[in-house]
Amino acid sequence: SHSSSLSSSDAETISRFQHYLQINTSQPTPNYHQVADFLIFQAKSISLESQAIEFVQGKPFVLIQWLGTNPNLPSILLYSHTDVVPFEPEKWKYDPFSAHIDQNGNIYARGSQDMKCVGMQYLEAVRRLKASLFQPLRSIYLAFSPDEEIGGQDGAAKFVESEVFKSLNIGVVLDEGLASPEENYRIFYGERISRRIGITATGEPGHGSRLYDNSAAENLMKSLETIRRFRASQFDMIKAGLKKEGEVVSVNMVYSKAGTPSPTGFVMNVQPSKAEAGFDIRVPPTADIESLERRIADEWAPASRNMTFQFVRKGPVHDVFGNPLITKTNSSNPWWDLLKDAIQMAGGKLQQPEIFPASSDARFFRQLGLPVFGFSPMENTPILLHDHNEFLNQEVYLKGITMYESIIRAYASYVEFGGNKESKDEM
Ligand SMILES: CSCC[C@H](NC=O)C(=O)O
Ligand SMILES: [Zn+2]
Ligand SMILES: [Zn+2]
Repeated sequence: SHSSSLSSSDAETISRFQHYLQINTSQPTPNYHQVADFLIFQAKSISLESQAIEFVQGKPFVLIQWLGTNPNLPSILLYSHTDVVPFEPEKWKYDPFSAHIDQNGNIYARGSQDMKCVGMQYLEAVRRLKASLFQPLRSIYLAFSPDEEIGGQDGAAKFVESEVFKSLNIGVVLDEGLASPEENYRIFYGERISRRIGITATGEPGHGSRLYDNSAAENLMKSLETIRRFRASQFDMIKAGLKKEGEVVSVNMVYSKAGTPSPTGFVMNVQPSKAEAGFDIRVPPTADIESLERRIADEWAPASRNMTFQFVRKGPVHDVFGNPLITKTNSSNPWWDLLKDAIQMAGGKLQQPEIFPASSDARFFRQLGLPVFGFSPMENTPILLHDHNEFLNQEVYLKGITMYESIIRAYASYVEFGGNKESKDEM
């Protein structure tokens, strides 16, 4: 199934996706202005108002609006980010910004899965709903945000603090998920909390031949052993099928630093007086993060071993109401029932809802207590985000648009708020 087998309207849809993919928005120098122009052009082509807001100069945030017939009801936010991660050109079969389509209909591009697909699918779904003369009751907003891949401080974080955001009166948010290698889509109701630490050991320097206690490197190595054992205990639960990726604590060493540089590399016969290592730690949103912090202080970097540790930018673990950062996936949350039913009605099948193993901008909305679902409709697709040769099949992409048509229709038509089942069933 390659492009020649597509209807002319599907071929145009794929070609618009290719145009979006062809804009190089890779960090650290994304071409944000070109992307903003492209999105505003797309909005105009379906007669929607849009604006590019520079909360931070040079980093436009594009907001597209489809007003509902009752704009007083809480609105729907269809959220995506426009930046993509860097790439290693020599590792790719095709130029990562060519959006080349191979004979299987696979579209190769950085961002094809993460997450230009979703942003463009929202737009295509809205395009079709408008063409069918559908009238939303609730207002729908499409947000295209910068800088998700580098932490969202100049993107989502600025947006949620803005007056514009307050004026939108958002009731529910859709954000990204992950591809599913199986037939059923994956869906995410929360994400792990990111904790990054650096641990440092200090000790007396000495001759490289001497065995003595409390050298910096020896003390750091004890920590590495302990951390490695903890890591294995978490990973074993996944390997045994007892837990999913998002349900355990991950800890991975991301740098190590010690030694005295010399013209030929490092001085080899002096034991260093300082040794450091950095870790990327991810904690499930319902885990006891304080007990992990105690473990770090007592076992990973104990003062008794001349060790210190520091966290890098610690985000909150609860929302503004003091609740864990998770979205309810039971019938107490009408947005969950609507989403589940809308996907099913469009012929999609869902796996059990999961915790997203990494971070996305969803956390900024969950911190406000808003319900957020992470969903990227990619079934029978290998998980290639941040990987070489990222691709998405064109048929999978097109099917995803029909999912969003169904979801937007259901969300934008939802009358009741607060789970009056009877009135919902009458609709
Ligand atoms: C904690 S902010 C960094 C966000 C980043 N998101 C995508 O990969 C991540 O490392 O998960
Ligand atoms: Zn992403
Ligand atoms: Zn990413």
